[in-house]
Amino acid sequence: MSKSQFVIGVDYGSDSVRSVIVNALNGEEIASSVYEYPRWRDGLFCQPAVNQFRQHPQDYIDGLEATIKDCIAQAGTAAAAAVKGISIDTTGSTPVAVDRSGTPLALTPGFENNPNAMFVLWKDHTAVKEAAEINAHAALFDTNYLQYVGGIYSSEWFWAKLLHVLRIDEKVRDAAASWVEHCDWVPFLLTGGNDVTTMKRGRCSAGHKALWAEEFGGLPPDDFFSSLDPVLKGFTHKLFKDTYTADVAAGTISAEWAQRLGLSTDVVVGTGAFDAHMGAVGGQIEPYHLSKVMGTSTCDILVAPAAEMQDKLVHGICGQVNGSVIPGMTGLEAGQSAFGDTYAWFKNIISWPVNNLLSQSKVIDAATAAALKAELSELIIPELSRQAALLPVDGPNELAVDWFNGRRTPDANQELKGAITGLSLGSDAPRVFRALAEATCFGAKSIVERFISEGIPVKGIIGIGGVAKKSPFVMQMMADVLDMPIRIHQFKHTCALGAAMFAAVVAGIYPTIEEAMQAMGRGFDEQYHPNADLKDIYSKRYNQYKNLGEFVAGQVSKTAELQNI
Ligand SMILES: Nc1ncnc2c1ncn2[C@@H]1O[C@H](COP(=O)(O)OP(=O)(O)O)[C@@H](O)[C@H]1O
Ligand SMILES: O=C(CO)[C@@H](O)[C@@H](O)COP(=O)(O)O
Repeated sequence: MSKSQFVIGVDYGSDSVRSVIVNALNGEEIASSVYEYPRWRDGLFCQPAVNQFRQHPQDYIDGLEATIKDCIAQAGTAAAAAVKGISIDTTGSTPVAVDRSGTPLALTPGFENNPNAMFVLWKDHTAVKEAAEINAHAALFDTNYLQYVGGIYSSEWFWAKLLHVLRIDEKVRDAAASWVEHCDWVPFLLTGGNDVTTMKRGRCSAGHKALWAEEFGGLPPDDFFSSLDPVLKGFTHKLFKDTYTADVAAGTISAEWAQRLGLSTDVVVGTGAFDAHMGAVGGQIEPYHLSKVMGTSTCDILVAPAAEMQDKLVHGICGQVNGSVIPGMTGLEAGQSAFGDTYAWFKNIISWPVNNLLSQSKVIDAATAAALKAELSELIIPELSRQAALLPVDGPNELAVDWFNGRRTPDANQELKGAITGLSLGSDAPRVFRALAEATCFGAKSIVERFISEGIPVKGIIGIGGVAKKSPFVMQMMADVLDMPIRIHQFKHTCALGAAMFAAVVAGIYPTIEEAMQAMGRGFDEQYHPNADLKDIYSKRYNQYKNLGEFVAGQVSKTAELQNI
């Protein structure tokens, strides 16, 4: 055991955090543990009706401690002694206002229950107005500060969220010494940081969401922001100039955290990055292959050698950043704001009587009702999938667009809405579910098409994330719609594995992330091949989807115009 070299990867998802202990020599999983955020699960600090989704920092701290301790309990204390590095990935853009010590305001007196002092989760769309203002404002400048983020700024991103919160909450505005991404805060916490000016900011979050670019020499000038709203005056100075790729150490673990977790004080902590970017590494991404993390949402990552990108700018995606995934390569990000969430929405709709009326039943007792509810919750999507797979693909089918949480890519527009058409009295749950699944696959196709039309070939698809693992139905449909094979990565917690690979690099076990990927990559266990017989049918239905999308987008903008009159 003394020769063993273990690393820890921590992956913060939307609903839960998972940690893995991995053997750095071959990527074998030694232990894993998942923790659901309790405050989030109870819906605290969120208002779905107005797209407000906030997460309390204490959920993140408790989850970090619980999952790592649980992993160590499974692996044993000798394994704990062999841990050399920890790296972290998180969702994003998920920023928070912090004080001078880098502490999220929600952890300071007076702000404990203030949602504006908490992390603004990636899917929070309260800043739609601010994003629109940033877009209009950017058009006034000679330098196109949006050129590396696909030309359109999104309400899911850093500056829109920061501006929104500063405008609506004077107390947070006065107390905020800086704003920090979740993926930068956790390494800072673990390394015992207490001065926000010393926090190492990740290249990935800064480049994809905060408008940082090597070409600009950092963030856009302060004047760009202060001329948009004086509330932003001086803010760039409160943020950062330099950024670090995830193969660079953030520091070593603090004595306090080493003791709290039962680890050695020599453990090196890596600079953080987003889940999909580290997930792409865990899933053994190759140049021009699209790694799709398919879960609540999708986040799609493609890497291209920086030298081959030259002056190519891909319009309508979520950014292209040198080193955001692999140093020396340009990382290109796209995605869908709702993927599995679309299925979850439909499940909730059809579960309404179960969720709301069973408790009033005079036929079954409360415990049985709760057990039945839990049982059905597990069965609904798999059974809908089974029945939907039996339906004919062609014919007068229901047709949907997938913008239930707005559209992330191509061409971010969070005001768009989902739609289901072609309904008849024969439209039952499996038929509608099929249309929704198909719409999510069409949304994926429109992303692939955008890359290709902008001169970036897509040579292969790698599937990771919950839906990729759980749904052969959706994955087969995706292969058919894209008319491309999809390889599903073997490792269950692929993003955490990617983080563990970065941990192996910062701990000095491998000199580069490519070498860590080579040694620790666990390969693929499933492959879905497109069915040639369905190619023409899906191509026809995809055109219908695009037409329907245009119609829906037209209706949404007409409604907005009418509301503004
Ligand atoms: N059998 C299934 N088929 C298709 N989708 C599923 C299935 N089971 C769960 N999902 C979807 O998976 C999503 C969660 O994905 P997961 O990767 O586990 O989480 P996260 O996105 O938070 O990391 C949910 O939106 C849910 O609707
Ligand atoms: O958008 C990004 C990264 O840019 C993701 O963090 C976001 O899609 C979160 O996805 P998950 O909910 O973890 O599947």
